[in-house]
Amino acid sequence: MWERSLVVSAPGKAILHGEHAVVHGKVALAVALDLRTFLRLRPCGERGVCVRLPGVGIVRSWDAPSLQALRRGFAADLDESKSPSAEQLDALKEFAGIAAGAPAPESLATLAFLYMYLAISAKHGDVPSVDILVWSELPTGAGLGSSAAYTVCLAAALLAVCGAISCPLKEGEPTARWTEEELALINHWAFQGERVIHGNPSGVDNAVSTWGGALRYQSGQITPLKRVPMLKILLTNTKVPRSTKVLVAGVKEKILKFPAIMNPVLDSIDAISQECQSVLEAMPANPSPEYYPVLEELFDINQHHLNVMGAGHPSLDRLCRVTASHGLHSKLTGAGGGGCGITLLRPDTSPLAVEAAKQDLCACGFECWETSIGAPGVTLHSSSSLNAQVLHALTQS
Ligand SMILES: Nc1ncnc2c1ncn2[C@@H]1O[C@H](COP(=O)(O)OP(=O)(O)O)[C@@H](O)[C@H]1O
Ligand SMILES: C[C@@](O)(CCOP(=O)(O)O)CC(=O)O
Ligand SMILES: [Mg+2]
Repeated sequence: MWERSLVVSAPGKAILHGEHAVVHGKVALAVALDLRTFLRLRPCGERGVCVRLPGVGIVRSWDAPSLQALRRGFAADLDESKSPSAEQLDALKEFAGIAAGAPAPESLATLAFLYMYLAISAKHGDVPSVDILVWSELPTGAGLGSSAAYTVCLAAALLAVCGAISCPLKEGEPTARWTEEELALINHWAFQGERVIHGNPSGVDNAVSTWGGALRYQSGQITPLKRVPMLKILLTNTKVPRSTKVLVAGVKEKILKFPAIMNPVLDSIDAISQECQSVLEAMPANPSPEYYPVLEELFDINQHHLNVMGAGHPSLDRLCRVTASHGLHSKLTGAGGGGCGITLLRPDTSPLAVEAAKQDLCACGFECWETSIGAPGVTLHSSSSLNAQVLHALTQS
């Protein structure tokens, strides 16, 4: 029986450049945000598993015998190098009482949990009876990688309790991180969970949520940026709901329909990511304003490309217009179609200008927050390291 409680967290992300194109093998640049998802796991009185996901309004529990019966059928055709099969997902839907067809976004969270729970226990050994609560500072379905932060937390917690990775927290330490090898295993299983939620994810979101910092990602190859300058950004949530899965499928359809038109756009986005990487790596830690005109122009060009690809939305056009009226440059981040935009703040942008832009954005019904980039990746916490808000959220249910 598992006798301890553990708390893990993983950050959300912003994609500076390369969203959508990265699904088709192009380069993306992603940074970890200081907005995190937290998962608390503790021993369960009953034999089985209980999952509480207040962010998506879900509380589910399953007893041990029915999970074991499901796992027997599941383990036989488990191929973790591939996407979960349609048959597996249908079996999980039936088990969880989710209607056939495209699941509602919140049901995807249940399916991802069940898939990861069964696959990890089939591959790495029994997951004991546990109660899991997930709480997040991130908005869900808004382009900040909440799905990846969720699957990274699940992967880390499930792998830790079945003994596939260590529990590296030492007595008296506030936080701990895992070894490179363990992080690679967490990332692998988080990607499988993302596959349940997204259909065809590139893997950039789970990679940056696992390793944190700022990285370049291309076709599974993860390269930390040589230097992460102190970029200040403004995140704005248009609050227009959208689904990454639907948007990624729409972009793919467009590429298949107009390959000669869309492939050059993908190549151009790839070149934008590479140009941005060289500027960022040439910038000193506390950059002077001279580096910013290029970064701003790259934002503007990429925002046009993302519109061409079908990832735009009138709310995002409005966001860009409002910030432009204050001399600031923005683009969508993540899958688009609503969700969040990211605005670059220059070192010489006056706090008054930022405040005025924020007020105008809020007047549109949007929500904004200034944030820094390069947060640490998946982390194990002692309860003394958690701030009051997180502690309150994790001890409510
Ligand atoms: N804290 C959470 N608890 C449960 N499920 C979550 C949580 N965060 C994200 N998810 C899952 O991820 C989905 C949103 O993922 P997605 O459409 O990729 O948007 P994004 O990753 O940009 O937030 C949610 O509908 C839900 O299924
Ligand atoms: C559009 C995409 O590039 C990023 C999606 O990010 P998000 O789920 O919107 O946070 C898809 C992917 O890389 O898998
Ligand atoms: Mg996502």
